[in-house]
Amino acid sequence: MTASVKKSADAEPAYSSAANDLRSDTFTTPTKEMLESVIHASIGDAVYNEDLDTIALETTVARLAGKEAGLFCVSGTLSNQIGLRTHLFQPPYSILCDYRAHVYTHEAAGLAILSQAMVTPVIPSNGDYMTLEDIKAHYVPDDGDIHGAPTRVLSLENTLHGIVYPLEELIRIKGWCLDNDIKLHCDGARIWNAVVESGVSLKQYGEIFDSISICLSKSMGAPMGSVLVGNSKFVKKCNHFRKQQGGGIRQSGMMCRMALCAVNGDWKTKMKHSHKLAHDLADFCKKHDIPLESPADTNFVFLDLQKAKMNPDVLVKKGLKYGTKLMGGRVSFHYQVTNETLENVKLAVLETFEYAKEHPFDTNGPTKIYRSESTDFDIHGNPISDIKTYKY
Ligand SMILES: Cc1ncc(COP(=O)(O)O)c(C=O)c1O
Ligand SMILES: C[C@@H](O)[C@H](N)C(=O)O
Repeated sequence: MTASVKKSADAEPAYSSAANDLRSDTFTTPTKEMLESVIHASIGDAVYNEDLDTIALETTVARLAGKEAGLFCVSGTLSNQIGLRTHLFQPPYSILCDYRAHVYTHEAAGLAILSQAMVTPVIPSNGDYMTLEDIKAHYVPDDGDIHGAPTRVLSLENTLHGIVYPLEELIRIKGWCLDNDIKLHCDGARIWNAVVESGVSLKQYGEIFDSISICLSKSMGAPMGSVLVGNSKFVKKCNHFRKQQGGGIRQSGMMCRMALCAVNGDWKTKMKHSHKLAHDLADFCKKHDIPLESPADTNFVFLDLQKAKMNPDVLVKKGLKYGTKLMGGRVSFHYQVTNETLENVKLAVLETFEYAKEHPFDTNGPTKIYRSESTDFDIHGNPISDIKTYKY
């Protein structure tokens, strides 16, 4: 099936904005309001806790989460790593998480290296999110058995692969953690999405989790950063580990001022827009029997490439053919994505699905969730000549 690319007359050329970028919500670009706010940013040294906009962001986000304190981190990775490290005391110890968790799969073995922690990755029995039963079946009890590394922290992600963690399950897990003296951390890279889709407030999540890494650089659209929230004693120690790991930056007010534009802005509308687009694509896939890997609760649509025998490289090329940027089976929506891009990515996905019927692709080894190098050849080494290739 081929169709003409739908582009508005004033469409910006590809690669000049995030309007056509579905690779990740990390590609959101700062708004004019954010950039103009920088000129008014405070310029204190944040290492000495003297930067007013940094303090404003930390206290604002902590208050929203109902926590005593917050710490600005330049990335979600740093925020997760120092948060988890701070919950850990005397090795040997372990952290239990979902086998897809970013802290396990995409933070460069930070838990092993920076925290000397063993990780227990768990495949949820329901295929979507870990239940308390999954956790009980895999955690390492602190029962004196010298063979084990007791579970000290449970690290959950909300959303995980775009899936909203059911509140009642979180409450069950929290009760068990309290009974077993296990800390509960949330990788909240997309917690704002979870809040909007579930109706659960950030404060309610704050009552459940001992710490939350709250990202500002994904669907919120700030250029960088996260705020790690928890009680004052915890955040004070996090600050120590942040300095140790080189995260004690100086005039962070400029970044925090831009992030405050997002936090004080209408972020709920932003999230709803991206969820609407994702739900629309998910419905389209359902209509065309294109399998999905997980429910499209929020801003992500995870195509089940293996089940559909779809080649991620072909998908990337088809995406580019229709003026959209993809990098694999995860189609990531955010508030800057346009309806035109949605219609174009539908064409790309459907054409890839049809192409797979004639050219089935079997993933040889683990599918990279986030990254697929677009290639010029299919698995038989034949050139994929009918699709123009860009390198980006
Ligand atoms: C679920 C999740 N957690 C944490 C991170 C890390 O955030 P950052 O890229 O700012 O280090 C990401 C990636 O952006 C993510 O997708
Ligand atoms: C690639 C990964 O680290 C990033 N957090 C994303 O979701 O795109």
